[in-house]
Amino acid sequence: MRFAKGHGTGNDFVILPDPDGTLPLTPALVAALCDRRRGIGADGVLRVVRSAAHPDAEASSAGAEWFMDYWNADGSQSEMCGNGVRVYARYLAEAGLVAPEGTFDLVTRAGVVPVTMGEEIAAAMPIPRVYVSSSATVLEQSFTGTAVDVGNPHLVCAVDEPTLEGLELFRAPVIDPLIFPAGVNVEFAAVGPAPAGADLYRRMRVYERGSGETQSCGSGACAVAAVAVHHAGLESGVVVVDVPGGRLTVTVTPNECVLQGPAVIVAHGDVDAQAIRQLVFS
Ligand SMILES: N[C@@H](CCC[C@H](N)C(=O)O)C(=O)O
Repeated sequence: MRFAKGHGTGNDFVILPDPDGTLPLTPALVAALCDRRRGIGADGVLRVVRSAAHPDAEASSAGAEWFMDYWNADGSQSEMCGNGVRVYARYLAEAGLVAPEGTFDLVTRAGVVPVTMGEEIAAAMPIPRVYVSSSATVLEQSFTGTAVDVGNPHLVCAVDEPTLEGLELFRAPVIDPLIFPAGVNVEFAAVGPAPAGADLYRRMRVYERGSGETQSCGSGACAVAAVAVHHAGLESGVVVVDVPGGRLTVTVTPNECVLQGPAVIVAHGDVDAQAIRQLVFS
C-alpha cells in the first residue's frame, strides 16, 4: 500500500492513493495508520479516489473527477475537512492529476468544493450556518458557544486569551447530545487585534470529533470566522484565524466562505502490510 503524508497548518493526514476504489479501508485500518506510536501517525486519512469509484460521491459529484474520502483518526468518517481538501488538492497537483494553477472541483460528503491552486490553496467551503446556542464543559468549567454547520458540526465558544492558553484539552469536552447527536468539533476562540488586510482576528484551539486536540481545523476556522462576522454585525469580512499550527484566512460573504492557507506534502512511502495487519488484529 503506497501512502503520502501531508499537512495544512499542522493538521496532518495519511494520504492513500486509491483511484479505482479497490482498497479495503476499514475503521480499524484507519486507526492503525493514524496511531502516532505504532503506525504512521496522523489526525486523519484522505483516500484519493475517483468519484465514479466511490458510492458516497455518486449523488453530488456533478462530473467532478476526484472524491475526498475523509476519515478521522479513530476510524470514524466526516462529511467535511477544510484542511483535508487543501492537502488533497496539493497531493493531486504534485502527482500530476490536476494542474498546479487554476481552479477545479473536488467532491466531498458535504458537496462539491471549488479549489483554487497557488502557493497557498483556497477552498470555497459550504456556507457556514450559524444556528443555536449550546455549551461545552471542560474539566467542570462550562463555556457557552454557538453551533455552526459547515457541512460538519461545530460549536464555537468565545474565551479570553488567558483561558484559551490554559485550557486542558486532553479529553473530549462534554457537549449536549440532543443538539449534537453525531458529536461535534469544539472550537475555543479569543479576540485579538486584526492584522493589516483583515477585518477581524481570532486565535483558536480546537478539540476535533474523532481526532482529539489538533494543531488546526479548517472547517473550524470557517465556523469561528462566521461567528465573528455575525457577532460584529457585519455581512462580510476577512478573518485571520491563528491556530497552534499556523495561520488561516477566511473570507466570509453572504454567498461564499473561502478558506485559505498553506498545504504541504512531506513524504511518500510504502506501508508494511504485515506490521499494520498485526496492529489491526492485535
Ligand atoms: N480537521 C478538519 C476537520 C476534520 C473532521 C472533523 N474531525 C469531524 O469529525 O467533523 C478540518 O480541517 O476541517
